[in-house]
Order: sequence, then C-alpha cells, then structure tokens
Amino acid sequence: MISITLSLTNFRNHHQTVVEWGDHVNIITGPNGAGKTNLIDALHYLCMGRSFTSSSDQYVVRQGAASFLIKGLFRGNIRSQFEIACAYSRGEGKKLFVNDSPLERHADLIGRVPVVLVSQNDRKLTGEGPAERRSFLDALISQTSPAYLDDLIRYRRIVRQRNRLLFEHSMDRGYLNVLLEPWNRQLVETGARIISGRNKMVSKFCKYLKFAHEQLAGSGLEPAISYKTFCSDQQSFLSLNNEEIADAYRSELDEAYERELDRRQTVIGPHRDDLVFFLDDMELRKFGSQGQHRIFALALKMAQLYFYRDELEDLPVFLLDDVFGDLDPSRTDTVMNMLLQHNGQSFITAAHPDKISGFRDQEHARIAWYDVKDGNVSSTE
Ligand SMILES: Nc1ncnc2c1ncn2[C@@H]1O[C@H](COP(=O)(O)OP(=O)(O)OP(=O)(O)O)[C@@H](O)[C@H]1O
Repeated sequence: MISITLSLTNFRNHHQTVVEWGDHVNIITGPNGAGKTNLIDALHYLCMGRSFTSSSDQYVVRQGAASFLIKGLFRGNIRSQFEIACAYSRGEGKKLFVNDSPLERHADLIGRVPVVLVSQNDRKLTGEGPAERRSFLDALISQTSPAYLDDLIRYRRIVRQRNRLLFEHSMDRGYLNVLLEPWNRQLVETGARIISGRNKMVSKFCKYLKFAHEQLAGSGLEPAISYKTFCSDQQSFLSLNNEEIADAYRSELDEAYERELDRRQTVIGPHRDDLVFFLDDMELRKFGSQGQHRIFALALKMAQLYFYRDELEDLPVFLLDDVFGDLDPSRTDTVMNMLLQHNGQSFITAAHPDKISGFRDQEHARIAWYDVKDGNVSSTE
C-alpha cells in the first residue's frame, strides 16, 4: 500500500500541511520538537484510527483550535486510489471516512492500510508487563483477520459484563451463578477462538522472527516465542481444536470461581495471557542485555513486516519513529539497507540525520527527503 499524499489541518503543531510522499523510503529530518513524529502519528491515525503517542484525541487538536482533520490518499495493488479521512471535534468526537463515506465502526478501518510501527514504546514490548505484548500480538493478527478482531471486541465486552456482575456480587450466590452462566459460555467460546488464533500465529511467526533477528544481529543466539496461557503445556495445547480449548478453559474457570469472587473480576483467559521471548534457552526479560532487548524488539517489527509481505495482498506501510537514535552506525546501515531492499513504502524520522547522511548521495530514485521546522514541511534533495 502506498500513501500518496497526506494533508493535516490543526493537527498538533501542523496548522495546514500537505505532503506528497515518495513511493519507497521517506526520510523526515528536523530538530527536536519540529513536528516529525506528528507526521508519522497522522499516518498511524489513518491506518489504525488512533494516535500512538497520545492517549486521547483531544490532546491532538492544535492548541487554540476546536477540531483536527487528517486526510490521506492511498494506492493499493488491488484497489484503485482511495481516500481515508479522520475528523475530530470536541463536540462530536472522532469520525472515520473512506472516500467520504463514514465508517460505522472503528474496527472497519483496521486492515485497509496495513501498518507496522517502530517507536520508542517498543522498549516496553520486551521489558514491561504483558499488556504491551498482548497488544502487539492482537494488532499483528487483527490486521490480517477481521474475524479475530471481532472476537477480540466481543471478548472484551463479555469480560466487562462479567466483571460488572462479579463486582456487584453482594447478591445471593445461586442468583449470581444464574446471571453469570450465559456470560461464561460466551467467554469460553470466544476466548477459545482467540487463544487458538494466537497459538497459530505464534507458531507461524517464529520463522519470520528468526530471519529478521539474524539480519539485525547476525547468526548466533536464536530467538523464539512461546504463548503463555492458563494451560502450562503449550505444546499439547497446540493440537487441540476450539471446542477442546473451550472445555479446558471452562474447567479452569470453574476452578478459579472462588478467586474471582474474592477479586471481583475475571481472572483467567486471553486478557491475562502473555508472550515469553527467548534467545536460545535464555528468557530475554530476565537475562537479556539492553542491546539484546533493543534488537529483539526491532526484529519483532521487521518480522511483522515480512509476515505481512507473505500474507497480504498489499505491502504494509512501515513507520519508524526515531529508531536510529538507539542504533550503532553499522546497525543503522543494516536497517537502511533492509528498507531499501524492501519493496514497500517506509517513513523514518531522524533528529540526527548525520548517521544516514551517507545515503543522501545514493539511491536518489528510492529515497525522498523532507525537512520539518515548526510544523512546516519542505521536500529536500
Ligand atoms: N495540541 C498541540 N497543539 C500545538 N502543538 C502541539 C500540540 N501537541 C504537541 N504540540 C507540539 O508538537 C511538537 C512535537 O512534535 P513532534 O513530536 O512531532 O516533534 P519531533 O520533531 O518528532 O521531535 P523529537 O525529535 O523531539 O522527537 C512540539 O513542539 C509540541 O509543542
């Protein structure tokens, strides 16, 4: 998928910005605070319907304005040109449009322009709690499977309903059981499909991770991922069908009932699961060096790119925010060369472009350079 143009109105420090992109590698330079990340975040809005830097749309509206508008023209392999727009106003909230037609659900946008994002938040992927890893895995699968995304949305609603009942459980135990039962059935059915989807994805994804990791780190320690759910024996879990997973889930749920009453929330299921990362037999989170964490996180994203390249009809848009700051010169060259060899379109911000200035004199046909100052973008040679 190719982003042809991006236009912003009152989007953070961009008052009125229109950019025409190159088809391959787009490098966005400029001093700190100039508005480089904002361009990438705007593209992320058009792909995923939300910011990756801000928890709320209201902070994204340019100070002093009442609304923002992002528009992007795209070109795909199978679809002719189409426009995506995201409009937000303080009174009316956020609306998403494709070719001027409003989308009923935010979920309807996901997968239209597949995207892979590399950002400073990736540090949390290998280091912090399981939520970041679950959302990586969910975003990875959701962009290739609308059915998985629907299950995820349904599952979250079921967990919310169950939690509400468990929270208000001062009622008679028998009555609570009656109220919980329909939610329990839906929870295990939907949850089993999610667990199965995640398990399958993890086993498919490992080969892409190995390939990307080897490109970045050279041959040596081999990366691996395991999906950690309520069943401790993941291997045997892989051979189960959805019905069998649902049965296993149901018996774990029944066993956890007292704990649920105690904690007043749903304590077992995909919303609690995790991914465990390994280099050979070493668990990365416990034993990895900072450099190993960084390379592993970047390899996960490169692997996502390669996986989509094989699975989807259109290549994803690849967004890299401030990735070179953390990399040594040889790895910076490696990443640049990987992007130049990749046929899709990528966008890279760089506050210190000296690291990649060697590429200015080469590859004119494949690299477009942009400079940003105070929210104004100019194309440079
Ligand atoms: N709602 C807003 N209204 C106006 N300006 C905003 C708003 N939110 C953020 N900004 C401004 O946007 C700029 C930050 O933009 P951005 O994060 O894109 O910078 P950057 O060029 O990527 O910088 P760095 O190299 O430091 O990461 C800052 O100047 C900030 O004050």
